[in-house]
Amino acid sequence: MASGSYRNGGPKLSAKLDRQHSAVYSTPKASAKSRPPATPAAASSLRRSGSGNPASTPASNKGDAGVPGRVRVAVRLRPRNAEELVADADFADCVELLPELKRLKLRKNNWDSETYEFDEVLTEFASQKRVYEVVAKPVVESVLEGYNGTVMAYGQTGTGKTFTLGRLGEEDNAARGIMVRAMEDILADTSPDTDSISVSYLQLYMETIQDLLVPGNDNIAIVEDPKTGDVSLPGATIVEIRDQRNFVELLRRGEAHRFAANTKLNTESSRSHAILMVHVKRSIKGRHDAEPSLPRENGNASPLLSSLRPPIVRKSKLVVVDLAGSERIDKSGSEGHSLEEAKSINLSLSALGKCINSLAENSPHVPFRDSKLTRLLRDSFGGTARTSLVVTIGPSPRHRGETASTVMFGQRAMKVENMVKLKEEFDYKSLCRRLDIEIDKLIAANERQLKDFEDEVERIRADAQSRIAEAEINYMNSLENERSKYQTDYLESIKKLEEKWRMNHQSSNNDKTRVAHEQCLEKTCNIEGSTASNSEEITRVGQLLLNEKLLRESTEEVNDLKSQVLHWKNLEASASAEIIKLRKMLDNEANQKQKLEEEIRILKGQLLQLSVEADKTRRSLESGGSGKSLTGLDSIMSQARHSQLRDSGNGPKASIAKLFEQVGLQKILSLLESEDADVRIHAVKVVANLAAEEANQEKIVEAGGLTSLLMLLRISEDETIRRVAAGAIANLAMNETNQELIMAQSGISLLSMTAADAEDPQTLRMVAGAVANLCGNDRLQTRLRGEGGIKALLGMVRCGHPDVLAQVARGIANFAKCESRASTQDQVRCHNVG
Ligand SMILES: Nc1ncnc2c1ncn2[C@@H]1O[C@H](COP(=O)(O)OP(=O)(O)OP(=O)(O)O)[C@@H](O)[C@H]1O
Repeated sequence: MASGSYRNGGPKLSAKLDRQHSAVYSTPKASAKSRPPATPAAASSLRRSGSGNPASTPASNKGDAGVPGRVRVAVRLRPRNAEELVADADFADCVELLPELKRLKLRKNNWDSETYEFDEVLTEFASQKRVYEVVAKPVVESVLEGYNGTVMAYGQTGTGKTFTLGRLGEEDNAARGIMVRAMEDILADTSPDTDSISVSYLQLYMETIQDLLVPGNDNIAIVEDPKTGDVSLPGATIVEIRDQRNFVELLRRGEAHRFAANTKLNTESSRSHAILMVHVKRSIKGRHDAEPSLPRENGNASPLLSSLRPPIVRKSKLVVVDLAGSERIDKSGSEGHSLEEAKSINLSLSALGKCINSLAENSPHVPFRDSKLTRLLRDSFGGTARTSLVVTIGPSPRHRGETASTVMFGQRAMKVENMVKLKEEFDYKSLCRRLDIEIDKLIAANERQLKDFEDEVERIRADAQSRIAEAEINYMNSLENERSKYQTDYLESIKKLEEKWRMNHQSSNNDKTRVAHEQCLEKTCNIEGSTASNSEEITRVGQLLLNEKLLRESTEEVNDLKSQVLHWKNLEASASAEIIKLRKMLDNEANQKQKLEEEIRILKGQLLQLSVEADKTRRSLESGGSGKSLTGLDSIMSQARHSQLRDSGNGPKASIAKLFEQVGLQKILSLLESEDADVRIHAVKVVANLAAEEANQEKIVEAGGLTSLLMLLRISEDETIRRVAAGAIANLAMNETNQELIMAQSGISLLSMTAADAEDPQTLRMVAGAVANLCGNDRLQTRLRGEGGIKALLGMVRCGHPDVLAQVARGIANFAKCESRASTQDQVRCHNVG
């Protein structure tokens, strides 16, 4: 290649790199595009709840593909060492650096060189501070935001990898390497109250992983999660870091256990790859507080439901890898055990090189499994981490070949694209703690309520008893008063009658004497014989009169008494009615008490169940599994999340069907309008899952699900929601009746609008799938053309993603079929008419 030519394509490449650079170090942000609101109220509520970062919700992240982030590569030149100053005194360096152009010229000879472009070019004068800021700081910042990150040094032995990464700088603060500076930044940005920082420090020596913190632990296994591909080392010691001093002490301890040797090329050559893993766990504060509402049951926010929402934690990992140096065995003069070491180092580095090559060339197979080093670095190259690589080179023309090979390694690594992803998860442990407290509180509140209720029942019972006793006493007193009054009246009446009788008797006697006297005077002799019989007659008549009168008075008194008795009977009846009423009240109270006791019993059962489930979840989490179902509405969310996570099989379908049965379609659809962005996302995912089953489609449309999904396309600002809604619409659009309904509800313009705003190819795939289904309906052809459906479908070709192109092709094929059918029919019609 001619002098001055660029291997990577010169200025054109530079522009590309700039774009990639910004992509690598920009945090994914929610799209802030505004859409025309359907109704002012709905729009305002959605905007409010959608103001958080939707890309950072745990479920959405698990479902999302991540953000592209190219591996960033810097080259660092070591100054000449004492030996080189002497041996190479008459020769120029094999490289020339052009830091302002970010280029490196590799001299072939005095008249020919090749130029390479890197993300950063660090000269022999670059300070450790600058190297940290350029190479590692962006990765550290990204780790603090929740992304995994890797900083790695690669280069020929003795070129300054350990110098760059591992210097402790105790004697000279300015000499601190990347490991020390990274931890300083991490500790400064985190709080021990809410966050936790812990480290593992390991070395990979001759294909064996050894713990540098506990050297006896020398055969640590690599465990790969078959689902997520996450790599972990469960056997490694993890030490919580509280302060910088404590960390530096750990590094020193680890460094002392690292295999090193005095080789021809480096007096302190590292013979193992050192791997420092910094685990950062941060609580996402205020996320739930900021959310406007929680699921409501019967219009009331349940405190239990709100306490069931687990807090969110971001877990990220910074991996700093100080590779052992590659060496040419003929130059290093290794032999015996050193030779074996060197071979093992070269073997693992060559495995790493093969993986980088495969990734750079987009090969379908990347041989990660060829060595432990590549298995460990799987997430760093082609995975989800932000990766920054510093390639270290020496200036000596004697090592030009090794320098060229290092430079080429860096160049290829620059072509590797990672998909950086946020790792958020629910903190079930702290949820369990919170639930325990909540359960205790509820139990105490229930006990208090029960006691208050029992006291109230007791008070009502005592009150009723005293009122009954009072009524009985009043009744008895009244009865007694009436009885004595009646007796007095009766005695007085008898007295009066006796008096009358005496008076009558007396006047009768007087009359009798007077008559006898007159008769004596008028008829002296004859009258004497009849006197006795007259007197008897008068007495008898008087007696009869008296009896009659007594009888009449007695009858009156009896009637009087009867009416009094009736009055008292009435009184007694109303007192009995009062008593019955009070008894009823008592019975009601007792029933209510029984019901409340029953409710409390059920509540206690539920609480117990929750506590058991929470324990189960915690245990399954601790053992590496995923949490199982919770109760109520969170169960929908939880199950929806699980269904996102599971690969295939009947599990998700069964759980969604169960959900459908338990919760009811209306309830699920109503959640599409929830103010809570999380709930909306999970609800639309559940609806999409249901819509995938043909058996559910009619029910969903009948219940207004299609209208709700179209509404989400219209008003939602969250692309995940729009993507899932478009997917659900695509499923519903498989049926002819639904296709016409979609068209009738302006579905085609909403789908076109969604396609125009989409950034994620998967969204375009869903929209294209829906439009493709509509294209298969003969009756919709004219409208599809007229309302811009075909234009939108063709517009999606710009994305270039094969999945999208496949859907577009299907749609066009459907459309063409319909068109050709229509034209055949036209011809037949013309023919018939002709
Ligand atoms: N940028 C630099 N400025 C000054 N001295 C440096 C620089 N880089 C490396 N050195 C010195 O070069 C020597 C070799 O460095 P170092 O041990 O870091 O190399 P290495 O790449 O880690 O080697 P190996 O792969 O054999 O472990 C050390 O004495 C170190 O102090």
